[in-house]
Amino acid sequence: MPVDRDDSIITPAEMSAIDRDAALSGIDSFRLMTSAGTAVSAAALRLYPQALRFVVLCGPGNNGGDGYIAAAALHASGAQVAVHALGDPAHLKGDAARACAGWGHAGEPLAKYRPRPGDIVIDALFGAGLSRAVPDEVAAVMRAVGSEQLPVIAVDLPSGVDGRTGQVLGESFHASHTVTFMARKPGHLLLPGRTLCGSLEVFDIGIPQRILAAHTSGLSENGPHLWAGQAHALDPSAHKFKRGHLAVFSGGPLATGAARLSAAAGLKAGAGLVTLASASAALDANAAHLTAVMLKEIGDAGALARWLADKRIGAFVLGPGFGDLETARQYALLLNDRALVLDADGITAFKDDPSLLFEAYAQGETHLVMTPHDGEFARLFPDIDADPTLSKVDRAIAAAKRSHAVIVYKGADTVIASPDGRAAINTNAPPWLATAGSGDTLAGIIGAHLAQGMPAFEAAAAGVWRHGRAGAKAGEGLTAEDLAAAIEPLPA
Ligand SMILES: NC(=O)C1=CN([C@@H]2O[C@H](COP(=O)(O)OP(=O)(O)OC[C@H]3O[C@@H](n4cnc5c(N)ncnc54)[C@H](OP(=O)(O)O)[C@@H]3O)[C@@H](O)[C@H]2O)[C@@H](O)CC1
Ligand SMILES: [K+]
Repeated sequence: MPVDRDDSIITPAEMSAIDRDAALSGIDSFRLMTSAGTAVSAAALRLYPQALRFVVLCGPGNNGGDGYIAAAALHASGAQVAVHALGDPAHLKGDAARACAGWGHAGEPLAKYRPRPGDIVIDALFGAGLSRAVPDEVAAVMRAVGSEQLPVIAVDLPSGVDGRTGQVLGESFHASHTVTFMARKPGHLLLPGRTLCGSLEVFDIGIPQRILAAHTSGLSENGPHLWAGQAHALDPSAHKFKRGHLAVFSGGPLATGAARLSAAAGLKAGAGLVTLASASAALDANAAHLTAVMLKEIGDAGALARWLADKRIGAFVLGPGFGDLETARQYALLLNDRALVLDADGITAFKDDPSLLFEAYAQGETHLVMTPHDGEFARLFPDIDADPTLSKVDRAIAAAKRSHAVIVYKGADTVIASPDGRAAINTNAPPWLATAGSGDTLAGIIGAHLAQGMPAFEAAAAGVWRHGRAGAKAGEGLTAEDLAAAIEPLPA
């Protein structure tokens, strides 16, 4: 049966362990394959009742096995079916060999497939077992199907997409629909995999929840289930001091807008008080634009140290439009026992000596959130960035562990990772969210959550999610000002 969109995400390696446990507990693996292949045939008939012909492309492993089951089910329903196999089907093993025998018709070699209008392609070439770039003959078929613009239903994953990373190994199908089993894999949500899946269906083939739960790590899709329980501090009826005091550092006189965007977002996101900390040269520019946000003159590290005696300031945002890297470094180090969102120039300030920052924030519970985009990430974590074997999730977790910070690794597939190994992939950001000032807004929302006492991982994940929602609500063509105005209350 189709399952509700569950939030947990299972890596292909975890899925193999789940398979093994399912077999050990006496579950018949061929029944699982039958269930998987039948679900694919049902999706094909549901989505393309007018198909002239279903063409099932079967690979050399169990993904191909699912394909043979689907072919047999489609044939039994009276549909026109053709099967093309990669490699010699006589070499199939185990359940896949049994599924192929059940299909019972001679197949054609893959290379003989000539796409024709009216074909619906069922891609059962590779799934979880893809281990290297697809062979040339497969890439050629992918290109031929793409140039005919034929609909493709992918079994488990579009062949060519790495289920762990979402990266394309060589070439891939661009599916219109993907049927996966039990749970989504990282490759369904990370880019470019996400865009290559088309619509995604998660089908329950009957592996018990207890076996799944025993092998799921701390990776899930970002959503309220991760942090709604921590949002009780955000009660709007609470006194303004109880709703937290957020401070945002302004840039110089010609670069004050970014910090004001952060401050405005922090206020809208629920901070009771927001203060903009500004050097004297930028005070006038800021004063001319502020109403609800307060203004405080902070010109150097000495002034900041004196201000820090006020323990009611619950969190700080440093980086948006800040400009002065030397001062950013001093401020970040002074703030090391406070909750801090470090963004933009605040991150770049430590590019020559990241360990200085990481060591300063190593003590106690995680209280630093960093929000790098690709370029900033590479500046702070060049070796992690350069490791081609790591997925975006792996990179974010490795960076979080090293830096003792929650990492918000931004992009259209933002990943939030905690030093304790938890991670979430965000999926609610509309494409138009990538606009000037968008990151400043995000930093302000996360800062508001920290100021209200949310733990760093939850504060960051909730911030990314509310930011995405605000983008969707503000709509295409939004400006960063619209974005702050569109921030909705946290879900209860
Ligand atoms: N519980 C579940 O989830 C269930 C999962 N099920 C299904 O099983 C699928 C996983 O099956 P799987 O492990 O057999 O892997 P699969 O993707 O068929 O590929 C492996 C084969 O491809 C080969 N190969 C790899 N890369 C290659 C390349 N670039 N070029 C050429 N060859 C390449 C590889 O060869 P090798 O690397 O060993 O040389 C091997 O022969 C999963 O996606 C789902 O559809 C269901 O049946 C129901 C239960
Ligand atoms: K596939």
